[in-house]
Amino acid sequence: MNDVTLRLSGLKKTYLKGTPAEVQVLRGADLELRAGEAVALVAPSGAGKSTLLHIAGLLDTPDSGTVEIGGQDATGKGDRTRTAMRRRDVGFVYQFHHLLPEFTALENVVLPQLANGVSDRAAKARAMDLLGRVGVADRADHRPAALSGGEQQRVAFCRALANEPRVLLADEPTGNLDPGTSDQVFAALMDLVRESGLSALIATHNLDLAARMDRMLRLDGGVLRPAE
Ligand SMILES: Nc1ncnc2c1ncn2[C@@H]1O[C@H](COP(=O)(O)OP(=O)(O)OP(=O)(O)O)[C@@H](O)[C@H]1O
Repeated sequence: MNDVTLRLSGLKKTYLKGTPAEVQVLRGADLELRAGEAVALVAPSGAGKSTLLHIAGLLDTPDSGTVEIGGQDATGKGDRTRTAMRRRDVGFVYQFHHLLPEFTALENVVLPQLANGVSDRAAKARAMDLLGRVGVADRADHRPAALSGGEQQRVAFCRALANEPRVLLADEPTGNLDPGTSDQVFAALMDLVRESGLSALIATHNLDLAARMDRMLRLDGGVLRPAE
């Protein structure tokens, strides 16, 4: 169906580790994300959620199975095509912000747009709009080191959404924040997701946050199942 933004089918991934010889992290993981939905990904530590997110975001390849984004199958595509798909369609947020330290908050949100061919003027306007929506417009000219942890993550969300991706993938996006800040920053992220109409797959250990999403999936034993 057209409104499936991300489809993962039968993903398998084994790492060769030396001794013991190998670890089978994904054993046939399936997922369909629809436009506009926010899905929580919960998993015990080491279950493979980072592996799943990296494969879904075309940063890594599965041993078998397929990844489709916006109806386009990435299987067997070369690096150039995968990079183009990722730049156009995927936004990433990590536990740590990964903002470029020598650039301001505004520049961090502008740069990915310039890389995608957006004009400087349009990129700045979109960046200021995004920063305003998460309440950090007044920090636009500060470098990351001058921002609080919560502000850094808000800027990281704006950067991830700068190119209007179809899919947002987040790996413990509030895992590095104290509980009060985590709650506020998560609310800002959910507002952005709702306003943008994109789909989001958000890994979290926090079951209260997970319960605020549309549904919850558990990664355990290498497959995805609905979680209560
Ligand atoms: N490049 C690699 N080479 C070998 N083993 C790896 C590699 N990457 C991950 N693993 C192993 O695969 C398993 C899953 O790792 P992954 O990072 O995906 O888990 P995770 O669910 O994100 O864990 P956490 O919640 O602790 O971050 C772990 O046993 C890990 O040690």
